[in-house]
Amino acid sequence: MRKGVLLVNLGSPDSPTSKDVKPYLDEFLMDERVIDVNPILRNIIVRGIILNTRPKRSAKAYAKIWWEEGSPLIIISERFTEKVRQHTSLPIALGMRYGSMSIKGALQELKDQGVDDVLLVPLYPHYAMSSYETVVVKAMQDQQAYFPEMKLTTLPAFYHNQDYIKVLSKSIKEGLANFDYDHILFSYHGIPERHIRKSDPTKFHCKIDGKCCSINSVAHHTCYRHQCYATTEMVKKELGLDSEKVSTSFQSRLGSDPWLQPFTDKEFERLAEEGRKKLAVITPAFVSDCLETLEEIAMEGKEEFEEAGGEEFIHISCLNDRDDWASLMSQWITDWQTEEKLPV
Ligand SMILES: C=CC1=C(C)c2cc3[nH]c(cc4nc(cc5[nH]c(cc1n2)c(C)c5CCC(=O)O)C(CCC(=O)O)=C4C)c(C)c3C=C
Ligand SMILES: [Fe+2]
Ligand SMILES: [Fe+2]
Repeated sequence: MRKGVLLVNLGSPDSPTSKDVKPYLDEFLMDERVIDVNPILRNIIVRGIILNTRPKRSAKAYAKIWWEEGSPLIIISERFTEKVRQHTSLPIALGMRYGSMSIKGALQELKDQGVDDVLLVPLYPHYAMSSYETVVVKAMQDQQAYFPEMKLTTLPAFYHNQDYIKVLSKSIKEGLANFDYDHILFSYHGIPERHIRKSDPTKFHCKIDGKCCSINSVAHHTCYRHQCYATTEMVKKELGLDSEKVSTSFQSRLGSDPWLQPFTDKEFERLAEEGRKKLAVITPAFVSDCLETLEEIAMEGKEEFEEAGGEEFIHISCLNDRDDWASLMSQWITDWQTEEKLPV
C-alpha cells in the first residue's frame, strides 16, 4: 500500500462578500454536528433566521481581516502544508471541511498519486463534535462513497501531547517577550454545553459543574471542556506560570442555548475592572489564525478590554506555519509512516 496524508482545517468563504459568505455559512451551520437539532428545526433556525442577517455581518468582519492572497485561515494552512511537505517524503494533501477545497478533492489528489493508505489529520488540538468529529465523519463518508479501496487512519486529538505543549509554550514565551503582563487569558472557541453531554460515552460523567473535568474518566477522550483546561494546565506547568495570573474562557457563542462559560468577552470586562491592565490572550483551539482570532480577539476583544479600563492588550498568534510546529507534524507523520505509531 502507498501511504499519504490528508490535512483538514475548517475552511473559509471564497471572498469576504455576503454572496460568498452565505453558501459557506449554509454548509457550515446545516452540519448536524454544529447545529444539532432535528433537520426541520435546523432548516428553520439556519435558513429561516440566521442566514437572513448573519452573512452581511460576517462578510464585514471577514473584510477586516482578509489578505490580498485570500482568507488567512486558507493561506496559513497552505503555507503550513508546504512546510510539512518539505520535511516528509509522503504525498500530503490539504482539504477543508466547508467551502471550496473539499475533502473529496484532496482524497482524489492523493489517489492520483497512487495513495491508498491515508493518515487523516484534523487540524484541531481538541475533540469536539462540531470540529474534530465532523471532519472525521465527513472524510469517512467520502472515503466509503468514492474511494472504497482506501484505508483511513485518524490522528488523535493532541491537546495534551508533550511535544505539542512544548511548541505551543515556546510560541507563547516568544509572544510574551517584552510584554510585562498582568494576566494571560487562554480563550478557546465555545460550544453549547449540550454538545459536551452528547459526546460523553458514559452519559453521566459530564455534568459541566466545574468538577467533573478534573475527575479521571473515559469521557475525557471526547470532553472538549476537559481537554481545553488540560492544555491550559500543561502550558502553565511548562512555562512555570503563576496560577493567579492565568485563566481560561470560551469565545464566539451563537444562539441562546447555554454555552461553555466563562465567556471571553465577559472576562475582558472582569479582568479590566479587577485592575489587570495588561492582558495577553492566547487562542489554542485554533492552529491557524482566522476570523475568530484576528477579528473577534485581536480587534474586537482589544476594544472591549480597553473600553472596560484595560490599557495594554496583545493577542499571541496561533502556531500557523511556525517551523517547529511544521517539524513536529512531520515527525508525527514519519512515526506513522515508519512504525504505524500515533502521538498520544
Ligand atoms: C453553533 C455554532 C458553532 C459551533 C458549535 C462552532 C464550533 C467550533 N468552531 C471552530 C472553529 C472555527 N469557527 C469559525 C467560524 C465560525 N464558527 C461559527 C459557529 C460555530 N462554531 C460561525 C457561524 C463561524 C463563521 C463566522 C461568523 O459568522 O462568526 C472559524 C473561522 C473560519 C475562518 O474562515 O476564519 C474557525 C476556525 C471550532 C474549533 C469549534 C469547536 C470547538
Ligand atoms: Fe466556529
Ligand atoms: Fe469533562
